[in-house]
Amino acid sequence: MIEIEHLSKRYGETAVVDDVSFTVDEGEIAVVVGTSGAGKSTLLRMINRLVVPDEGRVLIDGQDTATIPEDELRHRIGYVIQGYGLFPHRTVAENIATVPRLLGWDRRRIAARVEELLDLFQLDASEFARKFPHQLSGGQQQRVGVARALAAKPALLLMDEPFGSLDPVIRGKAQDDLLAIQRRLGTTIVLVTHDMNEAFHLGSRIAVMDQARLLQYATPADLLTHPAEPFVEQLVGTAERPFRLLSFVTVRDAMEPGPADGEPLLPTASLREALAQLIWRGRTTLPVADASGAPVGRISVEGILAHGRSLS
Ligand SMILES: Nc1ncnc2c1ncn2[C@@H]1O[C@H](COP(=O)(O)OP(=O)(O)OP(=O)(O)O)[C@@H](O)[C@H]1O
Repeated sequence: MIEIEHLSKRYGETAVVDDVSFTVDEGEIAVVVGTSGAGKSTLLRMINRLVVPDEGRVLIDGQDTATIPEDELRHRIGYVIQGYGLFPHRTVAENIATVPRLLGWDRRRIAARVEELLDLFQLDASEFARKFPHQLSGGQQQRVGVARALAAKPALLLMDEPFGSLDPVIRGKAQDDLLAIQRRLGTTIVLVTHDMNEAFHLGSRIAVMDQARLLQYATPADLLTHPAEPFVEQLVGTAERPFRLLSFVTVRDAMEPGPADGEPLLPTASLREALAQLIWRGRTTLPVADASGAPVGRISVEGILAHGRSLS
């Protein structure tokens, strides 16, 4: 668990981070969003003490980071930045091995870990291990950057705009891959982005910052239904709000009894997905069937609209 307590940082007269507190539970992804200059990166860098806070403290599993030696802190906290910061003159394998080497792992253990990570990130070791960063695509470099940060199994992974330089299609794929890997490894992540879609896609909780202050820290659904301030509401995006809300509700919650024609949907599909299918197939109802194909009811445009009204 990561506890951020009353963190503040000033540069001259300006408060860049002003009394920010929040907690990230083990295995959660906390996403920090906000406008440019809000203090997001500074907040992130105070977590691993690349920036030393003026006030406040950060606890990792109950231990104050100020009491942890700097090199140990670097091993316990992975850090990924936009542009990935790969060492250009080192191979992919050497890049990934950076922290395990510093920790003095033996060769065999390092080689096994590098191979395991390349496999996890779907990079064929025989093809990629010996390549240099400039021989990789942006998406591949991004994966190597994350693999390197995860090499020594850190308790926490900090990510600052990790997908910032990827084009939208690759970006979506990279986000899905990160989610899959995070679920598998159970890594706790704090990720900074200015992209609200990314925040809603990845965040178990979202921290909204503006002008050095934390305005709200809440689950995506809570942020949509109970924005604490007009700024949060604006940032969440009034136009997209209904669709985002629908993506948090499953078909099971808005199903009705009875049959319908067509290709069935799963009860676990989101209402957003169901609405898209209904529109795409030009139908007002579609059947719902469980994973074995047994019919369990139907979903209708009317039903989704009624459910949408009850949410807003
Ligand atoms: N070392 C520094 N010295 C002086 N001012 C700084 C320093 N680092 C950051 N700042 C200022 O602090 C403010 C917050 O910067 P920060 O990078 O944390 O914001 P951000 O929310 O991450 O912005 P962006 O999304 O544009 O990266 C900015 O106004 C920036 O100019």
